[in-house]
Amino acid sequence: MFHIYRKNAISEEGLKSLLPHFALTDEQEEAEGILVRSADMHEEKLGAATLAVARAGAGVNNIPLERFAEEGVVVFNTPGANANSVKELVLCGLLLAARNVLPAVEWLREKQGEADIAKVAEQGKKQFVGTEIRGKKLGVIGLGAIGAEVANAAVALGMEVYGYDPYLSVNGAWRITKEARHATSLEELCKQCDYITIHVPLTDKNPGMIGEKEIAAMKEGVVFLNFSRDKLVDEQAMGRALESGKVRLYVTDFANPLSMTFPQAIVTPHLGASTEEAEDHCAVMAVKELMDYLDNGNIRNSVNYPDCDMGVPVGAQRIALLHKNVPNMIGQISSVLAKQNINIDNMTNKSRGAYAYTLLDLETRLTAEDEAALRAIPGVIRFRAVTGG
Ligand SMILES: NC(=O)c1ccc[n+]([C@@H]2O[C@H](COP(=O)([O-])OP(=O)(O)OC[C@H]3O[C@@H](n4cnc5c(N)ncnc54)[C@H](O)[C@@H]3O)[C@@H](O)[C@H]2O)c1
Ligand SMILES: O=C(O)[C@H](O)COP(=O)(O)O
Repeated sequence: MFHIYRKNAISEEGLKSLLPHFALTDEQEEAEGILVRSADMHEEKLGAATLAVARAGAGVNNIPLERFAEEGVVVFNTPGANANSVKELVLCGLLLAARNVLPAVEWLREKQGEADIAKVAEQGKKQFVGTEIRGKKLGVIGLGAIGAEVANAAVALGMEVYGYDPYLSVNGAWRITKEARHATSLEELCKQCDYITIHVPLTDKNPGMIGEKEIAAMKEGVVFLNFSRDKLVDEQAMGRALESGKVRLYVTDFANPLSMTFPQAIVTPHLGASTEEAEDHCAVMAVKELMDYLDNGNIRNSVNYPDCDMGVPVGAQRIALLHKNVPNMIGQISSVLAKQNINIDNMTNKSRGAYAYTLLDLETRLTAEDEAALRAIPGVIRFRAVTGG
């Protein structure tokens, strides 16, 4: 039996897919698997039982990836599972910005009860004349799951799209319509576009990546949309640009004491992924990732360990070692097994940055002494008998 603890509310659809030998628990200490959305885990001290954390969503800036890797805790996210939901809200933000919808609704609400309201409305509508988005230039910073969908949808709506993503993979590039143009620098994108939207992960290296310099390069009266994370934008600089009119409107999904003071902002309460569909997709994917890791040792969509899939276990025992990515780990593991004359049926070794993972199906089961010998190899972070323990 495995125990799963939820740090945030997780969609029932996902929880329904837990197999009978997975039980939800209210005691985090006893949980081998943790499901989380945006809860901040940076100060979290995990219990000894915890083997994995699955983020039902994309952004993992709320999780200390490196520390958890060091503690032998594999962290997963659910790439793409909420991308459509965010794309739709970005389109909504674009249209709200172009057509003065919110001030017009507010203006009308204040006139509630006036007998000649229909006439007042007709006479007053001229103050809310907007522009079409068709034919306007949209800059998309970050062309991953969300950015690609936004770019494609904007092209379909007749916008001229410029995309900037220096780390885009070949597979990623295939997802983007040929009609989107390639911006070779952030500056070029900023100079060209009437609307700019950012879709990159927040890391410890990029807070304030949209700052004074980038804003200075933008067109007068640009609209900036931020459905990624507030810290990607230097919001002090954004506030000054809004005051001067350099930026006409800041559409952000992140309320904070500063963004709430901007009169020229549309602020939503982190609603990008808050659709029934996205919550279901993320939860189902996160639950499947956790179950496959706990049951089979397979790693899919990890953000701090390499992916590794050996299907269902074969042989007498499957064992897993999370370890440092240093020379001679495989040699040392094989030599412990060779000494006991244990044959390896199947084996995978993968690395990612400073960490690596070795998964083995063995023809015979390990003794307690063999396990101790594997655990004692310098650089081994965690040994686990996935089956046959
Ligand atoms: N508002 C919401 O509710 C909501 C929902 C989902 C995701 N998000 C945020 O959106 C982010 C992106 O999500 P995603 O699913 O598209 O992630 P993703 O990993 O699929 O895509 C991110 C893309 O950004 C690119 N990138 C990284 N650094 C860059 C830089 N300096 N300049 C340009 N491109 C860069 C990467 O190459 C990648 O293609 C998440 O990390 C999260 O912070 C917010
Ligand atoms: O990174 C994400 O997936 C989003 O910001 C969604 O966050 P949420 O799960 O708290 O809605």
